[in-house]
Amino acid sequence: MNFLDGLNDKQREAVLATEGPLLILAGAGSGKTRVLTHRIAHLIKEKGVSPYNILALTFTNKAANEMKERISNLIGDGIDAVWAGTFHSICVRILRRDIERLGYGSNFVIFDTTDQKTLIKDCIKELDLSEKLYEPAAMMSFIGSQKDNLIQPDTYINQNYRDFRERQKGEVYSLYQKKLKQNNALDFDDLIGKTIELFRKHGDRLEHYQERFKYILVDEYQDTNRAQYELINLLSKKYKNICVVGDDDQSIYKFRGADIRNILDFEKDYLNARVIKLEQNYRSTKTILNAANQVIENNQGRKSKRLWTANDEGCLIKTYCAENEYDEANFIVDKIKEISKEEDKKLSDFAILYRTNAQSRVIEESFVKSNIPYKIVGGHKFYDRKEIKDIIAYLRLIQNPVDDYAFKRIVNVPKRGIGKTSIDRLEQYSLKKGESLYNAMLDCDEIPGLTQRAKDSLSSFSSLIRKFMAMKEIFSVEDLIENIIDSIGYIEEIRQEDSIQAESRVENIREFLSVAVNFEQTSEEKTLEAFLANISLLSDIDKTDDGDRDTVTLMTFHSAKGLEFPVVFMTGMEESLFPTSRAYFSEDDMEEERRLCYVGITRAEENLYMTRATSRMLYGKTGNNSMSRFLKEIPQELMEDLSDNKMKSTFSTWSKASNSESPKYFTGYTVENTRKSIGAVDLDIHVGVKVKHKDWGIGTVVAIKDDGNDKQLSIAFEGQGIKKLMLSFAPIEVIS
Ligand SMILES: Nc1ncnc2c1ncn2[C@@H]1O[C@H](COP(=O)(O)OP(=O)(O)OP(=O)(O)O)[C@@H](O)[C@H]1O
Ligand SMILES: [Mg+2]
Repeated sequence: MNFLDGLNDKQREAVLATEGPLLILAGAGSGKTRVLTHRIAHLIKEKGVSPYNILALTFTNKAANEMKERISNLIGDGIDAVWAGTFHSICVRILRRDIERLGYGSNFVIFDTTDQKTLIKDCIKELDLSEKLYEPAAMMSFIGSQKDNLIQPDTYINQNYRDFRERQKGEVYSLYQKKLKQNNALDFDDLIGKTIELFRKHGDRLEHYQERFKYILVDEYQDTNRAQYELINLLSKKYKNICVVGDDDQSIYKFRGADIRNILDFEKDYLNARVIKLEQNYRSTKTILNAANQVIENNQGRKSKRLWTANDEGCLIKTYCAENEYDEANFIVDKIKEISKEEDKKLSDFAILYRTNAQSRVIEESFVKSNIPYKIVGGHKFYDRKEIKDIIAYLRLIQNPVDDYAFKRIVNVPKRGIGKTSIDRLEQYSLKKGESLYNAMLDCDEIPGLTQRAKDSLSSFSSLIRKFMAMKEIFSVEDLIENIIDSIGYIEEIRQEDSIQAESRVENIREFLSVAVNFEQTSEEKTLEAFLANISLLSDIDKTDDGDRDTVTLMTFHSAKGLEFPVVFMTGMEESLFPTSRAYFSEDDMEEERRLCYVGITRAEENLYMTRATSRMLYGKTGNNSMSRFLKEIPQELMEDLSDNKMKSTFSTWSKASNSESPKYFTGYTVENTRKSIGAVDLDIHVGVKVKHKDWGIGTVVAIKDDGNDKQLSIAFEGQGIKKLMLSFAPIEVIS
């Protein structure tokens, strides 16, 4: 097989330019990743390079595996010796062999963010500083960004000697590093930093790897930070056979230290570097590509390039303005059903993208209700998230104190000094007495072997739970949850853990409050029991293992980098959501949002949908956002607004239905026994039937869609517009 087949002239040139530094700077979908894989195949098969001499750096482990798979498809076996992986995974491999040179044991552990936080707190305490002034989360990101830029503690202290506060921050950093070493531990950023240190201090190790990695390839180069840049620079210094591919328009990790200069300055850093631009896009239709080009042109300070494609014009980009987030989710589900039926598409052909993780919850709910399997890339399913499970465990224990599983999950969450030994003793006692853990806790004074401290902690935990039990009787579910979160200090605990993930975890908790608010609004029975039943229904179905099943993919715009799908839904296209309001104060941040939007648009091959909602509840609050500026940057003639069409077509069905069935407009009625059943499939529903909904009042069924399992009703409520409800969930009564 010839590895130059299936490549255009420019791509071929890039594959053949194996010696010397090479930058492939090209827009989305132009075959950068494809060039990398063909290049590796060409090196091995045509140039006789040993796989052992090749290093391929990618952005995620998944991308690395995919790359290996693609090369295997090209050349068969024998690529196992190629080192392909993320910067972090490659550095771990190097350090396991040689870190002893830096005074660490080769069995070093990698500290996660929780461990890091504990360590930082210790340092702050030891230095007699206040956690209020030197907030642990802030200290953690401070240390992280020093490491991204390869600034050592001593250097930082010396540079800031006159500034008391900055000097103290430097001292925390310095002590933190000492303590890590005492624990034979590295944090994530150290993996790269220590590898560089090893190479700088021990020339022979550097030479060894320079000699080994004669050919280095880096994908998604635009998102490397200074430390990663330095590492590549060191390794490639001898042979200079370095090929980096990237797109400055897709740099989206500035908030993690990615430095776009690395790509813009490549030609300065590597003299005689060849630059190849790929300009043909193979992924998307003309319409989609045109939209992407138009959006990104609003950014200043980019290397100007314009992608073209020989692909078809394709269909227009569809926009849909939903009434709220549920309507948005239903629209997506409807479209997926419709398209997969009509166009013979697999579920894996669809991707749904959103700006923040919390947006996935409502969409997940719609998928669960419609029985459409889905998977979430780079995140947990909403109800599988630790913080959500914790709060649910509280609710379960309050509802049902004999739930030992829930008890064990939260007895020490947030940490309240009830250690494993105490829990073991409690458990032994409860077994002996044949009681639940909760009941055993109530007479903890009797339990042998418990320290006074443990007893105190247990009894304050039990009064906390008793307080919640009392609240349950008078509070709404929403208020109860809010109270629990406040009383246990859960959000503060999370905030102290780390900076990047903490915010999204807090957002998830707020989003869980939205679940409760929605429950209050839509459910007949408003008890905690009903609430728990409701969510266990959702989370149970959630748990089924996806395996290799054909599923729709849900993910954030960030996680979608490098991927492609025939049909893409970009959701939440609203001001303050996308672009996020956090970007309003800085032109740079706004440009990064725009690049993220460009990444989103260019994931789509054939069909692109952009949805938004006029009213959206997120984090427990309802807001009305206007249309995202990015939508306005796309020329009108490339788009088709389905919200209008939908209203038009539904209204025409409605008037037809009104004529043929001549439903009488409602003037007055008695409620008695009119409610035949809630959410029952035996409800006698047909177009024209009048129904009553407790919040929306009287409405007429104007359309029914049957998907085999359930029926989706479109109901026109007087003064409320048309709402879509699933028959099995709709809290409605038939009144005519
Ligand atoms: N010469 C070609 N002939 C046919 N298909 C091609 C060619 N080059 C690339 N493709 C296809 O186009 C799509 C995009 O390629 P690839 O993923 O390599 O682009 P990319 O530049 O890495 O995109 P991104 O910037 O999104 O990472 C892939 O499906 C790839 O197989
Ligand atoms: Mg790529």
